[in-house]
Amino acid sequence: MESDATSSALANIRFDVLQPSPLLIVISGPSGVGKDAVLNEMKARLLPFHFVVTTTSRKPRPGEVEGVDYNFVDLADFESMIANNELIEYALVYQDYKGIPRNQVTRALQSGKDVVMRLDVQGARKIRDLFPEAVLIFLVPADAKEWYQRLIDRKTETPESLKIRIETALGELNQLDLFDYVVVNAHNRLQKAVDDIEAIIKVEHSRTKPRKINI
Ligand SMILES: Nc1ncnc2c1ncn2[C@@H]1O[C@H](COP(=O)(O)OP(=O)(O)OP(=O)(O)O)[C@@H](O)[C@H]1O
Ligand SMILES: Nc1nc2c(ncn2[C@@H]2O[C@H](COP(=O)(O)O)[C@@H](O)[C@H]2O)c(=O)[nH]1
Repeated sequence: MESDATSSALANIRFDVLQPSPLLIVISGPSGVGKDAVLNEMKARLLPFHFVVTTTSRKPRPGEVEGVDYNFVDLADFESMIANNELIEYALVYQDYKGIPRNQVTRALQSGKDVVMRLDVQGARKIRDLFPEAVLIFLVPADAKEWYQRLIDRKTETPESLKIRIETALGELNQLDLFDYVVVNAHNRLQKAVDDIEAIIKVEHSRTKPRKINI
């Protein structure tokens, strides 16, 4: 039987510290490392996140689906989104514009959902500047040859665009310090990479000092 003092103490204990704050999670890494493959697997696992659909001025590749892979718009529409401050971050990536729609991120965070976005390294840096509390994850291949082969096998690049992506990757790999975590996406070990990302997110939700995103 509880005493009055115990009941009143119990009534005053607040466990709402366990209410998680939604996270802003960036998956970045060199072109071809597997960011989209990782995201697709996270979606297939029905993880309860909001996966940002980036807006781009790039033309769809065969098989890419509007509203799933990207929101495809023409250059004039993209420029008007920039002018109207509708994008949290945007950049010219391999000669096409890509950007993160502000309203998507705001709505998802307000509803309490973690937000996951994939960005190149310049985009990850911008997000770090804007939201120091974002969780930045850098995806790397297990070795360089395997990564190069993935880009070739994907058959999306011309020799010129392949060269640009490789040169860009060399610069990106020097910026590891920007990131909170590194995850290896080894050949045919996609599940392991996604397990690691899930584990990171779980740990982030167990912080005694939760990251708070002010948007
Ligand atoms: N762990 C893995 N094992 C084998 N193949 C993989 C693995 N991860 C990704 N791939 C394949 O490698 C290719 C590149 O992956 P993906 O398109 O996801 O890279 P990305 O980082 O999103 O590239 P980009 O930045 O150019 O959009 C794809 O054909 C994908 O299916
Ligand atoms: N800075 C940003 N980079 C983005 C964004 N959305 C995607 N990306 C990155 O672009 C490259 C190329 O993508 P591809 O589909 O044309 O191969 C890749 O590294 C993406 O991560 C964004 O909104 N901002």
